[in-house]
Amino acid sequence: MKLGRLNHIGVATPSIADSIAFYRDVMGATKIHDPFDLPDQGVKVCFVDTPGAGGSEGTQIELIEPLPGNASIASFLEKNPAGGQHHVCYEVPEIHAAKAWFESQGKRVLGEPRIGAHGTLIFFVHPRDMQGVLTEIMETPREAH
Ligand SMILES: CC[C@H](C(=O)O)C(=O)SCCNC(=O)CCNC(=O)[C@H](O)C(C)(C)COP(=O)(O)OP(=O)(O)OC[C@H]1O[C@@H](n2cnc3c(N)ncnc32)[C@H](O)[C@@H]1OP(=O)(O)O
Ligand SMILES: [Co+2]
Repeated sequence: MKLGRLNHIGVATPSIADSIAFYRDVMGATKIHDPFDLPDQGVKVCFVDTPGAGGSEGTQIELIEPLPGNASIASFLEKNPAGGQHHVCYEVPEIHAAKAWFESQGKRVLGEPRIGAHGTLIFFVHPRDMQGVLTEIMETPREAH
Protein backbone atom coordinates (compact mmCIF):
# COMPACT_ATOMS: atom_id res chain seq x y z
CA MET A 1 0.00 0.00 0.00
CA LYS A 2 1.22 3.60 -0.56
CA LEU A 3 0.58 6.21 2.14
CA GLY A 4 -2.17 8.52 0.87
CA ARG A 5 -3.00 12.17 1.51
CA LEU A 6 -3.99 13.10 5.08
CA ASN A 7 -7.55 14.17 4.25
CA HIS A 8 -8.57 15.29 7.74
CA ILE A 9 -8.00 15.07 11.45
CA GLY A 10 -11.15 14.18 13.37
CA VAL A 11 -11.58 16.21 16.55
CA ALA A 12 -14.37 15.36 18.99
CA THR A 13 -15.94 18.32 20.76
CA PRO A 14 -18.77 18.83 23.24
CA SER A 15 -19.76 21.98 21.34
CA ILE A 16 -19.14 22.65 17.66
CA ALA A 17 -20.24 26.25 18.25
CA ASP A 18 -17.48 26.77 20.83
CA SER A 19 -14.95 25.00 18.61
CA ILE A 20 -15.86 27.21 15.63
CA ALA A 21 -15.15 30.29 17.76
CA PHE A 22 -11.80 28.79 18.82
CA TYR A 23 -10.63 27.91 15.29
CA ARG A 24 -11.81 31.33 13.99
CA ASP A 25 -10.63 33.61 16.81
CA VAL A 26 -7.61 31.80 18.25
CA MET A 27 -6.35 29.85 15.25
CA GLY A 28 -7.29 32.36 12.55
CA ALA A 29 -9.16 29.90 10.36
CA THR A 30 -10.52 31.75 7.32
CA LYS A 31 -12.77 29.04 5.90
CA ILE A 32 -15.14 27.25 8.26
CA HIS A 33 -17.90 25.31 6.52
CA ASP A 34 -21.48 25.23 7.81
CA PRO A 35 -22.07 22.46 10.35
CA PHE A 36 -24.35 19.62 9.25
CA ASP A 37 -25.88 16.57 10.91
CA LEU A 38 -25.07 12.99 9.93
CA PRO A 39 -28.00 11.25 11.67
CA ASP A 40 -26.86 7.78 10.51
CA GLN A 41 -23.59 8.31 12.37
CA GLY A 42 -25.22 10.19 15.25
CA VAL A 43 -22.95 13.22 14.87
CA LYS A 44 -22.97 16.88 13.93
CA VAL A 45 -19.98 17.70 11.71
CA CYS A 46 -18.14 20.88 10.78
CA PHE A 47 -15.12 21.12 8.47
CA VAL A 48 -12.43 23.73 9.12
CA ASP A 49 -10.08 24.25 6.17
CA THR A 50 -6.35 24.69 6.69
CA PRO A 51 -4.38 26.54 3.99
CA GLY A 52 -4.40 24.58 0.73
CA ALA A 53 -7.45 22.50 1.66
CA GLY A 54 -9.76 21.74 -1.23
CA GLY A 55 -6.86 21.43 -3.63
CA SER A 56 -4.35 18.61 -3.78
CA GLU A 57 -2.65 19.92 -0.64
CA GLY A 58 -3.82 21.04 2.74
CA THR A 59 -6.09 19.17 5.06
CA GLN A 60 -9.12 19.82 7.22
CA ILE A 61 -10.11 19.63 10.85
CA GLU A 62 -13.28 17.55 11.05
CA LEU A 63 -15.15 18.67 14.17
CA ILE A 64 -17.57 16.03 15.45
CA GLU A 65 -20.17 16.57 18.18
CA PRO A 66 -22.44 13.75 19.33
CA LEU A 67 -26.13 14.05 18.50
CA PRO A 68 -28.51 12.90 21.26
CA GLY A 69 -28.29 9.10 21.57
CA ASN A 70 -24.84 8.77 20.01
CA ALA A 71 -22.75 6.29 22.01
CA SER A 72 -19.24 6.24 20.56
CA ILE A 73 -18.42 9.94 20.55
CA ALA A 74 -20.26 10.35 23.86
CA SER A 75 -18.08 7.60 25.34
CA PHE A 76 -14.96 9.37 24.01
CA LEU A 77 -16.13 12.65 25.58
CA GLU A 78 -16.79 10.94 28.92
CA LYS A 79 -13.07 10.12 28.97
CA ASN A 80 -12.07 13.45 27.39
CA PRO A 81 -14.70 16.02 28.56
CA ALA A 82 -13.04 18.94 26.75
CA GLY A 83 -12.86 16.93 23.52
CA GLY A 84 -9.72 15.96 21.67
CA GLN A 85 -8.08 14.35 18.69
CA HIS A 86 -10.36 11.46 17.76
CA HIS A 87 -9.08 10.01 14.48
CA VAL A 88 -7.00 10.68 11.43
CA CYS A 89 -8.16 10.04 7.88
CA TYR A 90 -6.02 9.06 4.90
CA GLU A 91 -7.18 8.87 1.29
CA VAL A 92 -6.86 5.76 -0.87
CA PRO A 93 -7.61 5.32 -4.59
CA GLU A 94 -9.83 2.25 -4.08
CA ILE A 95 -11.56 1.44 -0.78
CA HIS A 96 -12.06 -2.31 -1.21
CA ALA A 97 -8.42 -2.95 -2.14
CA ALA A 98 -7.41 -0.92 0.91
CA LYS A 99 -9.74 -2.94 3.15
CA ALA A 100 -8.24 -6.19 1.83
CA TRP A 101 -4.74 -4.81 2.51
CA PHE A 102 -5.41 -3.94 6.17
CA GLU A 103 -7.14 -7.27 6.74
CA SER A 104 -4.15 -9.06 5.15
CA GLN A 105 -1.99 -7.27 7.74
CA GLY A 106 -4.18 -8.63 10.54
CA LYS A 107 -5.69 -5.22 11.33
CA ARG A 108 -9.28 -5.05 12.56
CA VAL A 109 -11.40 -3.20 10.01
CA LEU A 110 -14.48 -1.90 11.84
CA GLY A 111 -17.53 -2.78 9.74
CA GLU A 112 -18.07 -2.66 5.99
CA PRO A 113 -17.16 0.42 3.92
CA ARG A 114 -19.91 3.03 4.19
CA ILE A 115 -20.47 6.59 3.02
CA GLY A 116 -18.67 9.03 5.32
CA ALA A 117 -18.88 12.77 5.93
CA HIS A 118 -17.28 13.65 2.58
CA GLY A 119 -19.78 11.51 0.67
CA THR A 120 -17.30 8.79 -0.31
CA LEU A 121 -16.77 5.28 1.00
CA ILE A 122 -14.85 5.01 4.27
CA PHE A 123 -13.96 2.48 6.93
CA PHE A 124 -12.18 2.67 10.28
CA VAL A 125 -9.31 0.51 11.56
CA HIS A 126 -9.13 -0.29 15.25
CA PRO A 127 -6.74 1.96 17.19
CA ARG A 128 -5.16 -0.96 19.03
CA ASP A 129 -3.92 -2.26 15.65
CA MET A 130 -2.79 1.20 14.45
CA GLN A 131 -0.25 2.35 17.05
CA GLY A 132 -3.05 3.74 19.21
CA VAL A 133 -4.53 5.93 16.47
CA LEU A 134 -8.12 5.37 15.36
CA THR A 135 -7.63 5.50 11.60
CA GLU A 136 -10.25 6.31 8.99
CA ILE A 137 -9.54 5.28 5.41
CA MET A 138 -11.45 7.23 2.77
CA GLU A 139 -11.73 6.71 -0.97
CA THR A 140 -10.48 9.82 -2.79
CA PRO A 141 -13.42 11.84 -4.14
CA ARG A 142 -13.87 11.16 -7.87
CA GLU A 143 -13.47 14.81 -8.90
CA ALA A 144 -10.01 14.74 -7.30
CA HIS A 145 -8.75 12.00 -9.63
C1 LIG B 1 -17.92 12.58 10.77
C2 LIG B 1 -18.52 11.28 10.81
C3 LIG B 1 -17.47 10.20 10.68
C4 LIG B 1 -17.62 9.67 9.29
O1 LIG B 1 -18.58 8.95 9.01
O2 LIG B 1 -16.74 10.07 8.51
C5 LIG B 1 -17.72 9.22 11.77
O3 LIG B 1 -18.47 8.33 11.70
S1 LIG B 1 -16.87 9.57 13.27
C6 LIG B 1 -18.10 9.13 14.41
C7 LIG B 1 -17.67 7.99 15.33
N1 LIG B 1 -17.45 6.74 14.64
C8 LIG B 1 -16.36 6.01 14.93
O4 LIG B 1 -15.52 6.39 15.70
C9 LIG B 1 -16.29 4.66 14.26
C10 LIG B 1 -15.06 3.87 14.72
N2 LIG B 1 -14.98 3.78 16.19
C11 LIG B 1 -15.32 2.63 16.86
O5 LIG B 1 -15.76 1.64 16.28
C12 LIG B 1 -15.15 2.65 18.37
O6 LIG B 1 -15.11 3.98 18.82
C13 LIG B 1 -13.82 1.94 18.83
C14 LIG B 1 -13.89 0.47 18.42
C15 LIG B 1 -12.61 2.60 18.24
C16 LIG B 1 -13.72 2.04 20.35
O7 LIG B 1 -14.92 1.50 20.85
P1 LIG B 1 -15.31 1.81 22.39
O8 LIG B 1 -15.06 3.25 22.69
O9 LIG B 1 -16.66 1.28 22.65
O10 LIG B 1 -14.31 0.87 23.14
P2 LIG B 1 -13.34 1.25 24.32
O11 LIG B 1 -13.72 2.55 24.93
O12 LIG B 1 -13.27 0.03 25.17
O13 LIG B 1 -11.95 1.45 23.55
C17 LIG B 1 -11.25 0.30 23.13
C18 LIG B 1 -9.82 0.74 23.04
O14 LIG B 1 -9.68 1.71 22.00
C19 LIG B 1 -9.20 2.94 22.56
N3 LIG B 1 -9.89 4.00 21.86
C20 LIG B 1 -11.21 4.26 21.82
N4 LIG B 1 -11.46 5.32 21.03
C21 LIG B 1 -10.25 5.76 20.58
C22 LIG B 1 -9.81 6.83 19.73
N5 LIG B 1 -10.72 7.68 19.19
N6 LIG B 1 -8.50 6.98 19.48
C23 LIG B 1 -7.59 6.11 20.03
N7 LIG B 1 -7.91 5.07 20.85
C24 LIG B 1 -9.23 4.91 21.12
C25 LIG B 1 -9.53 2.89 24.03
O15 LIG B 1 -8.64 3.70 24.74
C26 LIG B 1 -9.33 1.43 24.31
O16 LIG B 1 -7.94 1.18 24.36
P3 LIG B 1 -7.35 0.33 25.60
O17 LIG B 1 -5.92 0.14 25.25
O18 LIG B 1 -8.17 -0.94 25.65
O19 LIG B 1 -7.58 1.24 26.78
CO1 LIG C 1 -13.49 11.40 9.77
